[in-house]
Amino acid sequence: MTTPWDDWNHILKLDPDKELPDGVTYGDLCATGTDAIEVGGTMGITEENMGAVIEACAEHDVALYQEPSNPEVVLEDDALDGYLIPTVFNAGSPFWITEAHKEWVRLEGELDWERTTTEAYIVMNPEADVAELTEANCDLGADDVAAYATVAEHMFGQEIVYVEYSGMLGDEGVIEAAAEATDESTLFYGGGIHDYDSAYSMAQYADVIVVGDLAHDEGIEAVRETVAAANDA
Ligand SMILES: CC(C)=CCC/C(C)=C/CC/C(C)=C/CC/C(C)=C/COP(=O)(O)OP(=O)(O)O
Ligand SMILES: O=P(O)(O)OC[C@@H](O)CO
Ligand SMILES: [Mg+2]
Repeated sequence: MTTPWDDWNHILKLDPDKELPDGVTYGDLCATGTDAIEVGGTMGITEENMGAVIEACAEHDVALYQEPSNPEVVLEDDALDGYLIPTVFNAGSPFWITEAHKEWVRLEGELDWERTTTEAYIVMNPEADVAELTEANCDLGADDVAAYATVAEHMFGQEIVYVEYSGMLGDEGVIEAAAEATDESTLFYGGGIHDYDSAYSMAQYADVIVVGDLAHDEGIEAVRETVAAANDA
């Protein structure tokens, strides 16, 4: 099976709850050479701020995905190429593994399955909002992460395994172990990528690197460097 993310090296994750640096537009960020824009964040997400970012990106020629943090903020929009729905494998509560999803299906009835894919998250930074919200057990070694990745791929048939260090750069040994454990699944890595070298260090193992806060804190040139590293690795 071929998927869009088979061909990706780099995702830019834009948080609708965060500002852009002075003088930077969503159009500029869409034109950095990133393979896809993912719109999402943990805190402060509303239908309104999600919709505004999607609308601002829609007119640009880049793949556009929504990553909702809960069912209430999912937007039906033809401009979206799809929906990437987290499921947090190491969450402390089943709500973030299957229950939010069950509620979404119960309330919506038929979903747009053609455009909907789950991401098997392994959340690794205990300080991140996503870790606090989902009460994730982040006390995991490389062997634990590799085993979760194997479970995601072989037992749960996940197309995407996402090692998430949001806000901090991850441990190379952990990402290497996750890469070795995944075969069919596409390995996403995100967290703390801030320049060419940090991007390269993770992209040498991950199939796709995800860059988030850098777009909000630094801007276009910094993001371009990470795109270059992702493509070089
Ligand atoms: C069933 C549906 C439609 C939704 C539920 C989806 C689930 C399980 C979400 C739980 C995990 C989550 C909140 C993911 C959001 C994406 C994410 C990890 C963003 C990064 O967040 P942080 O960087 O920690 O937060 P901020 O940057 O917003 O502080
Ligand atoms: O914001 P950063 O630390 O780049 O993290 C990217 C992404 O993995 C967050 O979900
Ligand atoms: Mg963040």
